[in-house]
Amino acid sequence: MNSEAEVLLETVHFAADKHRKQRRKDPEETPYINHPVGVARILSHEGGVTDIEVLQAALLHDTVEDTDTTHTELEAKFGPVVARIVQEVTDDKSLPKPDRKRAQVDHAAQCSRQAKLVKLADKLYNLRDLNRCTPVGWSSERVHEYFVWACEVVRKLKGTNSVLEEKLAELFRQRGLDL
Ligand SMILES: Nc1nc2c(ncn2[C@@H]2O[C@H](COP(=O)(O)OP(=O)(O)O)[C@@H](OP(=O)(O)OP(=O)(O)O)[C@H]2O)c(=O)[nH]1
Ligand SMILES: [Mn+2]
Repeated sequence: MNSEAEVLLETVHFAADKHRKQRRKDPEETPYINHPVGVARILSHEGGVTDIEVLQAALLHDTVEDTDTTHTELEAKFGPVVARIVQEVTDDKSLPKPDRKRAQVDHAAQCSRQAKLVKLADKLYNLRDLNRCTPVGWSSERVHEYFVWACEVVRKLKGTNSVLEEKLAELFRQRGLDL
């Protein structure tokens, strides 16, 4: 029997290894792993989420989209539930970007509650990150468009976690957007 601490540490270790060569788009080139760790932390510390499979999926949520990790690999190592949540939040990178962004809006409402939690925390982290600093090469219009698009996605996730939704609503309000 593995303790929850062992499970979470194995998961964060796996994610850190998979993302080891990646950096965020901020001018300081923050290690990418700060993002999935921060998303999991938002869920536990702010959202009150204790479901370990949701916290694991948060740590792993960008591994299939952005690294060589496969669904089968996650299933074998972390089980079918964690692998399924990650799959639900994984964009199809073969689609042209506008289609990929539209697909998130179109599919958000059909996600499981567990996947919706990860999506809420992912957006909350990324919007806070945009308020902290502008990614290299992004104009203020592009930043605003990300807020507009994220608001459309989060509208489809409403009724999942009131604390996270209220924090998101406040960030949108500051940009003149209504959730
Ligand atoms: N705000 C911010 N985002 C950064 C930074 N570095 C990397 N990102 C990532 O960039 C993605 C948003 O940028 P976009 O241009 O809209 O999307 P793209 O990378 O998929 O083309 C997010 O992906 P994601 O987590 O998969 O979420 P999603 O936006 O696709 O839902 C976010 O995690 C950074 O410094 N600041
Ligand atoms: Mn993410």
